[in-house]
Amino acid sequence: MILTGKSIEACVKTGDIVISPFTEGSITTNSYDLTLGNTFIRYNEEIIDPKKNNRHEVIDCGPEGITLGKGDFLLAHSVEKIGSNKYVPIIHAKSSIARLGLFVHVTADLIDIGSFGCVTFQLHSTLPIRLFPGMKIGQVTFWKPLGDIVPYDGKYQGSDGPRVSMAYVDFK
Ligand SMILES: O=c1ccn([C@H]2C[C@H](O)[C@@H](COP(=O)(O)OP(=O)(O)OP(=O)(O)O)O2)c(=O)[nH]1
Repeated sequence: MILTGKSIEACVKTGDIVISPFTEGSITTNSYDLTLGNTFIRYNEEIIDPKKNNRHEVIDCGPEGITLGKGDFLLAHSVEKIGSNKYVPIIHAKSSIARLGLFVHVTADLIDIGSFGCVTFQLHSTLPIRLFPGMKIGQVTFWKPLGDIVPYDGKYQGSDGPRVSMAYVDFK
């Protein structure tokens, strides 16, 4: 079952859902809009190797924004820290952004119950595009789970910005 916008708002008030900062204006019919932070990460490797911590640069951008070329891939983050010990968050693009040819995640849309922090977006542009910190870029929905809950205790807990892949940990 998906929570409606009104339910999301009520759960933020009771603390069953964390969205910080929270503004009523970002509630939609059945989601909450997420905004783009100002830190980005670009990998600097010719070939990405999941067994290692791949070289990358961190880019802080101002109000002038950042340009992604066609086919570019950058990690980015939501301004909002989100999470819930009760519901399953799932992230999505906003349709208006998808209509500009931008993926906000590259197939990873699931947030674990008990995972709290900024969402790392995996931006993939199919067309050249300029992005601006603070713009509405994605949305998060909340789903009622079935069964016992084991809260997330993984490697991306408490993210306060974009986080590079730590897939290498899984090889150890
Ligand atoms: O697009 C996404 C997807 C997930 N997450 C965060 C929230 C999620 O709870 C956490 C871990 O996601 P997942 O379990 O899919 O990744 P993993 O590679 O299995 O990591 P872990 O071993 O920590 O579970 O990463 C994001 O920030 N962005």
